[in-house]
Amino acid sequence: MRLCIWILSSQAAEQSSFGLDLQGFQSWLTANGVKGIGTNDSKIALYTTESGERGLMCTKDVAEGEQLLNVPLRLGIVDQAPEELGDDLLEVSRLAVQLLQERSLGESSQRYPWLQVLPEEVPSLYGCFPENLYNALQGSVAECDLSKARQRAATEYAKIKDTQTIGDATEADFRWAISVVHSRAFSVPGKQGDDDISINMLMPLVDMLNHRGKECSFLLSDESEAEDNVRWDIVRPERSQTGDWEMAVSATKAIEAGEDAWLSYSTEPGSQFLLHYGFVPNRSQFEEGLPKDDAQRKECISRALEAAEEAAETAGDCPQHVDIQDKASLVKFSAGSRLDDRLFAALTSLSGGGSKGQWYATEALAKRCKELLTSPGYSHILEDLHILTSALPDEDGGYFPALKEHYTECTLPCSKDK
Ligand SMILES: C[S@@+](CC[C@H](N)C(=O)[O-])C[C@H]1O[C@@H](n2cnc3c(N)ncnc32)[C@H](O)[C@@H]1O
Repeated sequence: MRLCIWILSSQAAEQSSFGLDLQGFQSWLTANGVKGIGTNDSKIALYTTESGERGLMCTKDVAEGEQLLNVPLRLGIVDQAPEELGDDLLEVSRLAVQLLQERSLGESSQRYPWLQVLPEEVPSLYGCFPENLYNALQGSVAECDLSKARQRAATEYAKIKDTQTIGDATEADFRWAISVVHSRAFSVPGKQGDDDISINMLMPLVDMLNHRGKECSFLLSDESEAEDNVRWDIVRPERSQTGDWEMAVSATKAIEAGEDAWLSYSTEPGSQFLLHYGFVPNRSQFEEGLPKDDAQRKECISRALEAAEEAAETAGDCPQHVDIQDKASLVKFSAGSRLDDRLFAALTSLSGGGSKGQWYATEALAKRCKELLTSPGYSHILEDLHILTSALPDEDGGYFPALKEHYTECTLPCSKDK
């Protein structure tokens, strides 16, 4: 069940705590000059479901180009502390530190109602995930990314733990703040002198937009229809609705009442989405790449694999570079909710990949992939495989020993249903 905060009557609110924190958050927003939400003529509203999912949906029809929300930047946490915190820290850690500093103010923080609705446990691979999923990811690209991210955070925490910057916040608090930053921050391009820089910021309300986008494989350059319907821009005071520097959210296409507002977060590979956002996006645009007919679809994939095997056989066990122009179009996969990125790592390498379009196939690997794809238990992969483009192997064999030794299917949280 979805509950739209703007229609929640105070009587209903008294009867249930469902949505109460969001109601407090919304009152804080309107009291602090945010435009576009919380009034009768607003076209967008916060919603929450019983399971705790939140997002923004349009409550009235919206025309393309229409501005929906105007949020003054002063309400957010904008990374302004490079001098104070030093160049030594990564940008993401600097913002995390500023979030912890704000949180340590407790109820006296001006941003308290917003901090109250930040997730206590961030549902991302880096944040917190069910233990069995971590186990299932052993040896995968995502696991490797996760362990690098954890190491990086530990190194960053070591730099600040004995300073006064984060008071008595623990390493777990720091990791929470990092995962909030990764899943909710915005990066705004700017200039410092002649240098291009980016300014990271956490922004209330805009951080409630869920993702839908135009995913791009990098490996195969299919054009596809963008599925997001809003964008954000930074607006100067002289042109803004709030009279301040603001973040304005506007519709990039007409949106009907009842539809979610969707923002495209990025075109990062699925493993990065999983790491930072806790889900893997739909990549439905790739469906058109494969024939709908099951038999033809399998035929296509097996032709691609045969081509890969051929290349591997000629190469023996050494990586071989082959022009893949004529073969790349054969390897395309449809969207779904299941993923095995070890398998995908192998496929990516078989089909070429990276900007140079090379084969890195070995015979053993080609055979293994074929076995996996054609065994009955894995037929769903033909329908459900996601494209993970960062999955190229390291030169020394990378993830492949794990792939050859064992193979574990895992089901990942998928993007919200259409
Ligand atoms: C910027 S927040 C968006 C607001 C968030 N839904 C909330 O309740 O606070 C990003 C998080 O929302 C969730 N999310 C966003 N888009 C999603 C999608 N398309 N499918 C599944 N989860 C999504 C993920 O948990 C992600 O880490």
